[in-house]
Amino acid sequence: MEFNFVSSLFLFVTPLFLFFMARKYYASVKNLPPGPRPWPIIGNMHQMATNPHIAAANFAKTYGPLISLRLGTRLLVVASSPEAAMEVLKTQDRHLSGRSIPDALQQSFIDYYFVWARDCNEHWKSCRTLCRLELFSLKAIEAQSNLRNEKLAHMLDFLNNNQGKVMKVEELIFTTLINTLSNILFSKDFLDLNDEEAAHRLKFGLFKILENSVTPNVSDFFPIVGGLDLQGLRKDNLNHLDELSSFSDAIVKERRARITNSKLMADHEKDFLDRLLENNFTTAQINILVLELFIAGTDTVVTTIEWAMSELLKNKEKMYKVQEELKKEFNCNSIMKSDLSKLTYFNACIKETLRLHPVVPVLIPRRALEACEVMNYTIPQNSQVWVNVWAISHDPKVWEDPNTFKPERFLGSNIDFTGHDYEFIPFGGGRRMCPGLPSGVKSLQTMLAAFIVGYDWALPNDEDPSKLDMTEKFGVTLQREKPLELIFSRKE
Ligand code: HEM
Repeated sequence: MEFNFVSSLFLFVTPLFLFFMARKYYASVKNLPPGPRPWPIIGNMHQMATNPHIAAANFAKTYGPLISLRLGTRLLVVASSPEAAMEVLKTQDRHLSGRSIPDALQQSFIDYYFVWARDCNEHWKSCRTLCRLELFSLKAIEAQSNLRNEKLAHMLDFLNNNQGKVMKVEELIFTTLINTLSNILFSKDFLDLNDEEAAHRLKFGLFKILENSVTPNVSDFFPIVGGLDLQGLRKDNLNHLDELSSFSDAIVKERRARITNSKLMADHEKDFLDRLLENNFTTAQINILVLELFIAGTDTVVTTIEWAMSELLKNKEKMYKVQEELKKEFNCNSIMKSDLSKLTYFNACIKETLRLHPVVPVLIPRRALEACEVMNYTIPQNSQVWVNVWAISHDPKVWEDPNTFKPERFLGSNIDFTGHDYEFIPFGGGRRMCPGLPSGVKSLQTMLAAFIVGYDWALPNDEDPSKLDMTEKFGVTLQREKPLELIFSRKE
């Protein structure tokens, strides 16, 4: 009883003390970006609760394109215009290239190895270089094409055998992407389209790690109580990490033993795991990198395809146009062997989906490694920085009629998502830009084209597509609140 009283007092007094210390500190920093007045202790946390990307976009309307907010003792700076994004991602890229590792991921050595959660250290550099060469270069993507086609063909066979049934689109795509990736990495299928249970378990584990990492966490807002893990997020993540790592652990052990016992392999026989072992990656480093590629490379693509299909269902005339364009060029089999990047309307639909539903709505938060100036305001060291891609994409000053799905806006326009057009940055920009862009775009193109060319889609219970619920759910990725379910029937 006495302990409870003392600890409750401690938990109340400490944040209060830290809040006033932080307030004193930030008051001494001249020239912070403007923003709404923070409340004692919680700062602006209550105003950012469910949809922080929308809350921050609304504040930008009052305070301008660069705002500052207080989350407990932390300062959050949000850039919400193309100009502000350019200053963060280009002009101050070096100073603002750190990451704030969420408390839920801070466990012993594991946090050190996460690529997206770490500052640009030597391990980050070697991972990105190896991934670029072995996974995402033009040569690598070309070399993966047979494998991608094979996994896509499995998915289409599965669809053909399940015509008329209600299918969860996300599970179909997730299993196909995981198997594509697991074959590129390990030359092995991880999942079976017929085993929903296994897919569900893996997906749940991966998404739970992500979800725990972005759940508002007292330990992040008041790092001094971080060690207590009051919400149990760190512990929960450790359990998921252990379970998921055991998956690749066994494969890595087996491969090490095989390499020691057998003759040298030819270069073309090697997969990504062989390359990692050649580069002296430890088993722990491999487990984490694989996990990270699974997390980053599935959720983003699944979510974008779901949004693209939802928009095409809702917009019949756009669907008709894209079907006509694809029909002229391909049938279902030739899609796999074709260069889909020359299809202007189809690619405009993909771009428009990424604009209207930017899958990583505030990019992955950055951290100021040093104090610097953005738009003539001071960003203190260790501030967290968001680039609100969602706000830029929905700003009528930047995009005409921004809330409408209009692929036509990209026709005859040079605007692209390569990180140089700051009004359209769904893959981010600067040194932390998404390294998986070529692979992600390839998957988006092939899967979406196969669905469009091969099948008619209907909603369950004869639901009217024009009334499809398009509510978004905020997280690291901006998903559909209700997963898309469809009935596919093969086109004649
Ligand atoms: C539709 C597909 C995808 C989208 C829209 C997307 C978007 C993003 C965004 C916005 C970031 C943060 C960039 C920043 O902070 O400036 C990111 C980071 C990252 N993405 Fe992607 N991504 C996609 C697919 C992929 C794929 C297929 C992979 C790998 C298989 C991947 C791996 C990564 C990694 C490792 C990072 C962390 C980079 C770092 O922090 O240095 N992504 N992605």
